[in-house]
Amino acid sequence: MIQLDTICALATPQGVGAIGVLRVSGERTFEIVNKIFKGKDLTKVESHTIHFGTIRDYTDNAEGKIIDEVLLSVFKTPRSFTKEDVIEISCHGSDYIIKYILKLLIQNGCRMAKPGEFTQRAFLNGQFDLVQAEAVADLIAADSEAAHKTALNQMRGGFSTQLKALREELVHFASLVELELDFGEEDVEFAGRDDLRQLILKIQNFLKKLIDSFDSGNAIKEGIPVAIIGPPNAGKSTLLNILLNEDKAIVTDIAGTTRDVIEDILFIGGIKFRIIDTAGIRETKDVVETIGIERSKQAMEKAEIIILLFENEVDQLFLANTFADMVKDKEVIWVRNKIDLFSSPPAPLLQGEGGKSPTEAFKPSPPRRGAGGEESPAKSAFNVVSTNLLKKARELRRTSTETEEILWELLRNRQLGDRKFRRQHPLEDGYILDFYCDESRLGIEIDGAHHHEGTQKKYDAARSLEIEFIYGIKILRFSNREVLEDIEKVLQTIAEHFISSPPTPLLGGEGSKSPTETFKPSPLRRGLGEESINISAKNNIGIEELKDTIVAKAKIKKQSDTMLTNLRHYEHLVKSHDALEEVLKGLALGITGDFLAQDIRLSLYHLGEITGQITTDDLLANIFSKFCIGK
Ligand SMILES: Nc1nc2c(ncn2[C@@H]2O[C@H](COP(=O)(O)OP(=O)(O)OP(=O)(O)O)[C@@H](O)[C@H]2O)c(=O)[nH]1
Ligand SMILES: [Mg+2]
Repeated sequence: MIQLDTICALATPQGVGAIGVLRVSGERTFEIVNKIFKGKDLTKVESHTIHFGTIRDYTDNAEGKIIDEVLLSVFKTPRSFTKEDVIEISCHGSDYIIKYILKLLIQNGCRMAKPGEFTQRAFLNGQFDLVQAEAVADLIAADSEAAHKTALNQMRGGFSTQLKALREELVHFASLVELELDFGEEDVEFAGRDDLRQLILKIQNFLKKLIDSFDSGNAIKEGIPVAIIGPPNAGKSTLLNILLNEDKAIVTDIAGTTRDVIEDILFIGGIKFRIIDTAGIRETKDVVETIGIERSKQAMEKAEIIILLFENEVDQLFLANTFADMVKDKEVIWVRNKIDLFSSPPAPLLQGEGGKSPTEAFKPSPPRRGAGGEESPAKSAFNVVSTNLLKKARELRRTSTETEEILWELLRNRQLGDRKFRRQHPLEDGYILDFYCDESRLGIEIDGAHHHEGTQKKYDAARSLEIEFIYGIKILRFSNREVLEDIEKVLQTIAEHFISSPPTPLLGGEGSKSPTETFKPSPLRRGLGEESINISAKNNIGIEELKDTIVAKAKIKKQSDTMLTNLRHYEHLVKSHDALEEVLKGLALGITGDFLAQDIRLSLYHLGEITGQITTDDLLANIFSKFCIGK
């Protein structure tokens, strides 16, 4: 063991408290503390015992001036944290007493410890490796259950035990390769190349898992970023405020209020989150707002969980369209805000049915993911619909418009491309399609004059997208005028959308393709993967459910206990992995041992730096200076 001078420090926080604990560690611990302690002779007591007595100042008083009554905990080398002789003095937590005792310790031969010096000694004396030592700091800093769990796991050996074992194996190979070099010309091979390749692949596999865990590991330490994204005025800032339970962000009814990213820490279910409010996303010429929107997108990229907040289907589809690609590898929560405004469902988008509660009505995006995360088939166009809707469809058939009649006459009885069309076909979610061909998953809508006006047009487009998303049905829209003036062109356009041979049945029977094969999902479908949560941020409705969902999403992300949280480790792991990649390339090219050895050594160096098997004084000083004094 390396013997160093004896150090002392306050181990408990500065300031007044019931008790304060001073720690003394080093070769002269017992001798020094004996000089200021009246009680048992400390050189004669057993390790791991506690002793009552008084601390006295003998400077100008042979009897000793009593400073405090204390308890001493005794740990003899090597059975202590630092592996040196250690005494912990528990005194009364007064600033005056603590400073006095420290002064006495120093007068009698101790030195004040530097930050992290106790832990550094523990490391230098082989109590644990560098990863474990660093985890001590993380453990002290851990402010959530998840961070605590990760730090504790690392402190107790975590990945470093396994890393060291793999490194040993590699050291063994490295020495065999180096041995070959000694034999120079003789062309001997001590290190089996196949075995070496296997070992490298095994190590790389292990390193890769750790490297990949860094983002999540770091997120646990710093807080998992959750970005609230949505159009202006969706209520993003209101949601942030209610989640944080404080008025952090400005809320107004002016669209474009939030211009910059605002964030704060929130603990839910023992997990630390960083909730991020962003500027509403829309087309704008305002320079400041544009910058804000750019930042929203950046926040979104960095976030692990994304809350897509919307007020109505049009906004929801806008979000799905705009962000489908950006949210691919994120956990997405769809949230509909302002449900307090709706006592009945918002009418225009859903043709037909009325009377549903907001929650029932707002299920535009049913779950569509299979167990493996893959997309399941689009919804059947023949699911049972309510009697109300059937009645409505029948009614529409009876009262069909002139243009509908014209088209129907040309589509019925498989006249066009031998495809079977139905008219006024009801879908489960309340839509009624003017015409529908199941073989080609094609819907046709004839729009009256008012459909060309702004808002209605927007609704129509949204509705088409939604049907496409839910049912995989392509919607073609024609105006009354198109039908009346150029029916040939209308028929031609329809025919162009027939899916070519073989025609595709959806409900068993005629063909063999599944709906997913014929329906190429638009990126939109991927975004709209799950059911939305209904809330009112302003009235605190549905917020608990949202919180539960955030926690559940966080748990999907964090599965492993062994997670990398330290940037220093991350960098060395990446470099080590890269060096091994070079070895693999070298092996493939059959290069000579001396070149292989060089890359193996480089990889070993980086692995050694992580666990502390290879260290420099600078590195240690840097790591331990981040600790608090007394640790
Ligand atoms: N009725 C109702 N109004 C709400 C609700 N949540 C927010 N609002 C109102 O919607 C308006 C916009 O809210 P904000 O929180 O500023 O919206 P934002 O999404 O942050 O808007 P920008 O920052 O402009 O992008 C405000 O007038 C809020 O009071 C809700 O649940 N119900
Ligand atoms: Mg805002």
